[in-house]
Amino acid sequence: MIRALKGEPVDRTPIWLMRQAGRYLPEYRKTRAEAGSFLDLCYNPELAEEVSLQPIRRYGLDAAILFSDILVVPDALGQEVAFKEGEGPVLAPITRVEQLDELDLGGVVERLQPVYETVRRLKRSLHAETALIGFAGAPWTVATYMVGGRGSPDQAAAKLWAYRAPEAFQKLIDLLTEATILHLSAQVEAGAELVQIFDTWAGSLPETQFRAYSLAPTAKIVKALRGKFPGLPVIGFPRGSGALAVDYARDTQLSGVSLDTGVSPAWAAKNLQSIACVQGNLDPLLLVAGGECMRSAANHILDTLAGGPFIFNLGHGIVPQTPPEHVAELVELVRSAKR
Ligand SMILES: Cc1c2[nH]c(c1CCC(=O)O)Cc1[nH]c(c(CCC(=O)O)c1C)Cc1[nH]c(c(CCC(=O)O)c1C)Cc1[nH]c(c(C)c1CCC(=O)O)C2
Repeated sequence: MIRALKGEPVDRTPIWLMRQAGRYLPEYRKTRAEAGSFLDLCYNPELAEEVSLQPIRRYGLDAAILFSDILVVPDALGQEVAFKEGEGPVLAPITRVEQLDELDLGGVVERLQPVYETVRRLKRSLHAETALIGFAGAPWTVATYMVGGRGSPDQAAAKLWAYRAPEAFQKLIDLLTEATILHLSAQVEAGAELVQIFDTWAGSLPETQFRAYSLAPTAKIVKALRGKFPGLPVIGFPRGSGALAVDYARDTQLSGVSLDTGVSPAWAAKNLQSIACVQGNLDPLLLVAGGECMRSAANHILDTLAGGPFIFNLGHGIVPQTPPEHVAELVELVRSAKR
């Protein structure tokens, strides 16, 4: 996987899956029940290590991703964050610029020590050939939850703040950019070999705001990380950004770009693969359906992209209703594909 990200030749296509640890696995549901709340699981290094390793044991994937969440950053900044059963994340919303003064950037790394301990444990228990991925949410995506107080289909609260008071909103983005640099640096120091920046809601921004709130902060994060860790592989996931992914890949200097389900593999081969390694982009619902429709879509992606720098993945995270056997079949298909 690291070789693919550096554009070096590989003897087979590497594969891992976004949200590969999670509710579709019975062993995850068991550990999760033991842990108590979702955040208790994120802050329990022993159990978080266990759930990170579960999909590796089952499928022998090429990378393990740290088990945590993008919303541990607002939690560590001092915002109230809870995960409610059946509702997803609920945060005490930030709606006024004065509230930003209450957030404690200096305490982030200290409060997230359990997360870095999980990384250290994983580094010790993984075989050398399994890459260890650290991650964070991109400032824009994290801001949508901090301002909206919960997930929303249109990210309206954050967008309206950005349109009505761009200077105040920029302060939040800048604060999150700094917090993300601190959080990712601590993960690399603890043993993460590469990091992924999830910008799940990048696609809701018009071009001007995409450049300001998604592209520019990501470029800053990559630059700061490479200053401390030269050559560090970094993957970005500008979900829904369409053709803007080309400028995003080039201007951020990312090693890899994760493609969402809607991106044409042929378009990515032509327009992105010469700039960065691409990762993706099987529809997670094809993994639910399984069978011939899954196989033919996976083969189409492999035929189109596996000739260049490429990591097989989904176009978004695995969903809870995914049959674990379908994941095994997909991994086997990618493993046995000719390069
Ligand atoms: C937007 C976002 C979040 N979290 C994340 C994103 C960006 C990627 C994406 O778009 O999927 C990223 C994330 N969340 C989780 C991971 C762990 C590692 C992995 O990929 O296996 C990662 C990388 C665990 C999780 N994060 C969450 C779960 C389920 C919680 C549970 O066990 O009850 C897991 C396994 C909860 C979560 N966390 C978040 C939401 C909206 C929810 C609720 C919806 C849902 O439940 O899927 C925020």
